[in-house]
Amino acid sequence: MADSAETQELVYLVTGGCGFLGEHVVRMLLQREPRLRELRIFDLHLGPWLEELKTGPVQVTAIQGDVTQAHEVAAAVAGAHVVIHTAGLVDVFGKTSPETIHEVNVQGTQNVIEACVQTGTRFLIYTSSMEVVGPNIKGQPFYRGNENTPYEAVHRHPYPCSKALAEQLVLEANGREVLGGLPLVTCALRPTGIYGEGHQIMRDFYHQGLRLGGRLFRAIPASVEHGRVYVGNVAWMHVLVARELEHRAALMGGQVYFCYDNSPYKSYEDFNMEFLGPCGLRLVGTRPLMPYWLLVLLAALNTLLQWLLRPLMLYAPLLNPYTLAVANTTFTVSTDKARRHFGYEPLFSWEESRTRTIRWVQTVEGSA
Ligand SMILES: NC(=O)c1ccc[n+]([C@@H]2O[C@H](COP(=O)([O-])OP(=O)(O)OC[C@H]3O[C@@H](n4cnc5c(N)ncnc54)[C@H](O)[C@@H]3O)[C@@H](O)[C@H]2O)c1
Ligand SMILES: CC(C)[C@@H](O)CC[C@@H](C)[C@H]1CC[C@H]2[C@@H]3[C@H](O)C=C4C[C@@H](O)CC[C@]4(C)[C@H]3CC[C@]12C
Repeated sequence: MADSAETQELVYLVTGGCGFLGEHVVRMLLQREPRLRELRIFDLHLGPWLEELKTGPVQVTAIQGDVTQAHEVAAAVAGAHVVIHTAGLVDVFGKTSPETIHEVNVQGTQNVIEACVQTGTRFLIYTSSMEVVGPNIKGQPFYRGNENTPYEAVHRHPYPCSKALAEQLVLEANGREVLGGLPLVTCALRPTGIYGEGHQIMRDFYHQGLRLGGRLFRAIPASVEHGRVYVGNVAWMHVLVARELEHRAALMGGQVYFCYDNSPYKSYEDFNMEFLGPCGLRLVGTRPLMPYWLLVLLAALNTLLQWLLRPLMLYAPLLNPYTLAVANTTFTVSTDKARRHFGYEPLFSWEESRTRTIRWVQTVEGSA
């Protein structure tokens, strides 16, 4: 919990605070933001773990709400000094409609912006995504790029489209006058593939491997690099930006920052095996076991099955045309913009991040 040495005067709001990233942001704020007086956690689905947070010196206020409902957002934002907006539908598996993804990720973000303007909240940090940049629809690699690397960010899938639109809204809102006459200061953080305690996709891979007798089968060439970043470092970057945004508004306002740490560059599957291997799984094959055209066919078949089964059940496998294309396209970042602009250094080393994630996988139900 925060050290009470400093004046506890600030009110923070974290939207999506019960999600995979959101929970880490909430816990990081309580541990490392000594100026916190109240921490508001706004989410469609509140977690039971919130109760344990209410015993400390910081007032923790759980708010069950929907970012698509402007009045609910405005009520939650009113009186907050800082808003960290992580709430969103992270759906690349066809679980929800494109309209719903847009309504939550874009309209929901617009509602957060308007709530800040109408109620006088001056600092807004938005959790964007690497997918605002790519991989693009042409499957062009983004190899150890940074925030200024030229790249044709053209998307068709509802999720990256919604993240790109929402990020644009946030950055364009920088400088708008809020209630009280002062300017709104915004910035957007772009995590690459986040991993760590609570990562649902990692859990899905683990269970898939258990079902296949402790084996996973390589589908993507080992040469395809995918950027990954530990959830604790992403949370730390959010806390740091929230702390520095006021003093460095001229430099940081309206800026985007990739989230990065010292996690190694590997293929998505090889990177996952850093955690699943020590938990008893084995990745079969030094090369993809199927030709790419067969994977494309299977991905298309999954899309057809999802459509046919929709009246009966939700069928949303990991493999679909979009996830295959993303997995099969190199996308890695190499930047120090966050360090240069607000002194960011990863809080957790690669070794610590790996150890923490392995320990978490070992607690996942069904683990050996
Ligand atoms: N997971 C990643 O690899 C990754 C990478 C880059 C960016 N991001 C971004 O980080 C953010 C959090 O992602 P995550 O992986 O923690 O996802 P998550 O699904 O675990 O968390 C999202 C949270 O938002 C909440 N939410 C969804 N719709 C809502 C609504 N209408 N109103 C209020 N709350 C709502 C959910 O209940 C959930 O708690 C998202 O904006 C996502 O785009 C995630
Ligand atoms: C079935 C195989 C082809 C298997 O390798 C598919 C992996 C696939 C499910 C993941 C590969 C890359 C992931 C995405 C990437 O890490 C970045 C993302 C941005 C973030 O904002 C949301 C999550 C995601 C889209 C992430 C989703 C899973 C992958 C597509």
